[in-house]
Amino acid sequence: MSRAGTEHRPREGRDVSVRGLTKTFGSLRAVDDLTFDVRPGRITGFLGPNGAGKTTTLRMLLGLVRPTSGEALIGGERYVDLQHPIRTVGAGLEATGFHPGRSGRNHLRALAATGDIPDSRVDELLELVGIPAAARKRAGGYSMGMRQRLGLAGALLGDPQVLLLDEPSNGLDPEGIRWMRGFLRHLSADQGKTVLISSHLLAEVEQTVQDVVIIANGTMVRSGTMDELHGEPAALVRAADPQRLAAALDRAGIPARPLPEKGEGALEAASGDLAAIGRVALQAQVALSELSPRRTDLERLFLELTDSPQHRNRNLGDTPVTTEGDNR
Ligand SMILES: Nc1ncnc2c1ncn2[C@@H]1O[C@H](COP(=O)(O)OP(=O)(O)OP(=O)(O)O)[C@@H](O)[C@H]1O
Repeated sequence: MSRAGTEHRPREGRDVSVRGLTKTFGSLRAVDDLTFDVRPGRITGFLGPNGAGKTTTLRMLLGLVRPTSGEALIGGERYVDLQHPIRTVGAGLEATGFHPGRSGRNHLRALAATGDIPDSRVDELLELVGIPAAARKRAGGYSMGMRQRLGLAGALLGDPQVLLLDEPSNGLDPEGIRWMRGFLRHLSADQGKTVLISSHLLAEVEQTVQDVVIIANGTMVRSGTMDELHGEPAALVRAADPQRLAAALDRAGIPARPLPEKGEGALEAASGDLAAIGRVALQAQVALSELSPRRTDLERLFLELTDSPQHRNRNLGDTPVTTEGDNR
């Protein structure tokens, strides 16, 4: 994924590209001039609080909602123009769209039939997502975790290059979350798929995604890599003589500044190399009582980005939801 405004060139037809995408429902701008790319071989987190416009954006990418303006492209094409949609993009929009009386297996078989995909692929996928036995039972009795796995199997039926998944970890237990993370990593890193997952919690996807697109009230508030979000590495150092240590660190080419909010003797050193900081302290003969990596508090950053007065969700509950809603 690259920053807004960069020129888009389809790479092997696997990019997701959103350009100036806007959707209004009556007077509500649910999605407001969004621009971003999603890169193949990586997992991108599409993040924002409830009502930020994530689902509407995914629905526009999947041709389920018509944009008011702008473009939502998969491999350089609109969904409606794709020659083999099920083989190009797999979607997991919600884990509830199953006929409750139908077995998971039959649900997938029905989907497979629409894309000319053999039943053998269904069984292969049920195995892959870990529900081969449960798949013979009625989907109505599935746990949320099983529904998520079934939804993922459905998205993968046509072995598409692009996966768009709405809150795929929702309702999973810790073991399920670990499994999902590993599986999505495998699909992106080993198979080169382009994976976009939405979530309203950065913490939930922090360990899964490499890139992020963060939106609030339909507009982009930040995009980049997780490393960029974390910022430059730094260390928290607590010293008996912080002034002396700061001077020594400075001489060693590691700028340091006092961190009064962290209590007495606390410094922030602009390096993640704890061993180097320890050596400087030893040479300067300053006793340390704490030396630890200082990481950006992502949860706080996420809140700051999305909960500022201009981005605080003004949409929830104040606009009637239209039944068709899609202006198609
Ligand atoms: N069909 C519709 N008609 C009217 N308003 C709609 C419609 N669909 C979505 N909205 C509104 O658009 C805004 C964005 O909704 P959307 O579902 O895209 O957000 P979201 O980021 O996916 O939120 P969540 O995490 O709660 O699913 C919300 O205010 C929602 O009420």
